[in-house]
Amino acid sequence: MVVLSVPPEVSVILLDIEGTTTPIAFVKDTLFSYIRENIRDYLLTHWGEEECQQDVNLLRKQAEADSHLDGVVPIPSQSEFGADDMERMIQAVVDNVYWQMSLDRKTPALKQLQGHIWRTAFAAGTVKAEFFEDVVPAIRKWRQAGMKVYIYSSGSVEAQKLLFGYSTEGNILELFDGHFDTKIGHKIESESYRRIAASIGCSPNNILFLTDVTREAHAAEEADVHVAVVVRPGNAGLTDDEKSYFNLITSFSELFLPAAS
Ligand SMILES: CSCCC(=O)C(=O)COP(=O)(O)O
Ligand SMILES: [Mg+2]
Repeated sequence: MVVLSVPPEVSVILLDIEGTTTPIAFVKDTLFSYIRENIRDYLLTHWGEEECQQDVNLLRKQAEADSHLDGVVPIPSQSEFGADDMERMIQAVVDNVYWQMSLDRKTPALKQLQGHIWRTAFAAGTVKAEFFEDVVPAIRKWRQAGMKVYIYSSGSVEAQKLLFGYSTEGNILELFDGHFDTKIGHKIESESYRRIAASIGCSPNNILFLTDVTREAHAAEEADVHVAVVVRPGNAGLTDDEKSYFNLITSFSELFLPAAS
């Protein structure tokens, strides 16, 4: 088995979700399909609620910022359509969300609404999160060795808590010291990793970030965070240069913590 030694200064492990703890297929085939199948009913049921209107306002602002992009679907304001035209408004939101999802956008507006739509599915047990089999045992071991473990995902913190709260392994939220989403900054910007270190109260080089996305790995590394790229079934392939440049692991069990051995 390949073993990657964790540098002795590392005291925090920061984890991506999709492609790292959780198969991309689960996110795309189960979570994203649930959104496509249920968004219309969700909007019809919750339209009058303040939270839903806040989500719509955020999507509208995002659509305005996206106005230069091909295929963008604008979301008119209530006054443009008339107060009674809820159906047309909902159609615009559905079309906008479908468009964003077709491009796998990671905008906070999309991620916030998705988190709210998943709430019922997770709470009712319709959806249970899946993890690669090495994930939970490794995190328990790291914690026993004194490591702190955080999540940094494009999925909203609210959605992350659903994922780890309602999973095939039960509620495992207690395994995490905290959660970050793109409110702290984009995952491909190095400043985000400096902010995460500051928020945790450590130096960037006390952190080891595990992700499947090399642009995120580069950004973290630029901030002086240690990185390993996680190679899982179903993840995007890496170039030969990426394979030779980054530390690669195919399972969390390949991480060797000097203190835990
Ligand atoms: C409950 S998080 C759902 C996954 C998701 O929406 C997502 O965008 C995951 O992105 P990541 O940054 O974890 O690769
Ligand atoms: Mg990922």
